Amino acid sequence: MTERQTTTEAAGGVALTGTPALELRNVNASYGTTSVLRDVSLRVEPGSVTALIGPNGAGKTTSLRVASGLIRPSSGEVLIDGDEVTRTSAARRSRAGLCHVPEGRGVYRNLTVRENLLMQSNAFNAQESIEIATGVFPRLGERLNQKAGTMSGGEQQMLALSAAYVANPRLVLVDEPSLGLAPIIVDLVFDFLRTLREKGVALLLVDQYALRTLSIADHAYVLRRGEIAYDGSAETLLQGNVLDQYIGDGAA
Ligand SMILES: Nc1ncnc2c1ncn2[C@@H]1O[C@H](COP(=O)(O)OP(=O)(O)OP(=O)(O)O)[C@@H](O)[C@H]1O
Repeated sequence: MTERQTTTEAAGGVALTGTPALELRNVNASYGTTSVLRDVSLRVEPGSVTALIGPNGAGKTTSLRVASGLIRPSSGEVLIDGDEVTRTSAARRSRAGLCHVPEGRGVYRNLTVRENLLMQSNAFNAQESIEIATGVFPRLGERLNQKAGTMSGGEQQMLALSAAYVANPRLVLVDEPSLGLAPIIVDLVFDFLRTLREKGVALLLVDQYALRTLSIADHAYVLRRGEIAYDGSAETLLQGNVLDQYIGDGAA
């Protein structure tokens, strides 16, 4: 399958008919004069998991940054729940229910676990937030007074991911949550992502483990050199050697 597939219904059962939780329409983005995204269009349906996979440097992180408002596209549109937000700030998109968990642990290293959780909850329902986060990740409960920067990589990732629970978002963008983690912690991270999905959160997931990412996804996009090379069901991409045709040895 070498041509771009334009399936409009995911075999995972998510029909692409309603208002998407997130939509990028014909987005172009660059860093300086280097063009990174070319005519990228993608949708994340409410309550579904969408995988965004592709080789290193394809533009996955940049797509998430455009979606959350950290980067302005040079052209194209970003919509959240059908509202055009292309020119609104990241803070405003966060108030609209978007949570971006960036690559490389989005925690305040010099603050304690408790203080990080308070920041994630915007200080509303502070005690409740701590209870929720430590319920999902009991290990955080044992380390509430520890500085985040002194925790292990896995613990920091749990803390970063807890924002996706504590802030009670409707749409979560997660960038490489399993990067550099031991296999047992990766299991925990994927369990957590499944829990989020069961909660009805719409999830856009970028991760190095393509097979694992696709196995929890309904819909999938493959980005290659800044362009969408595949747009279709995650299940189809998992069949036979279809994934190999898109990302070759990058599948893991
Ligand atoms: N701040 C920046 N300034 C200049 N170029 C950048 C910047 N950030 C990313 N790039 C370039 O943009 C391209 C896309 O990067 P991006 O991080 O979006 O890719 P990616 O698909 O997430 O890659 P990876 O899987 O390696 O994390 C790469 O060629 C990268 O070198």
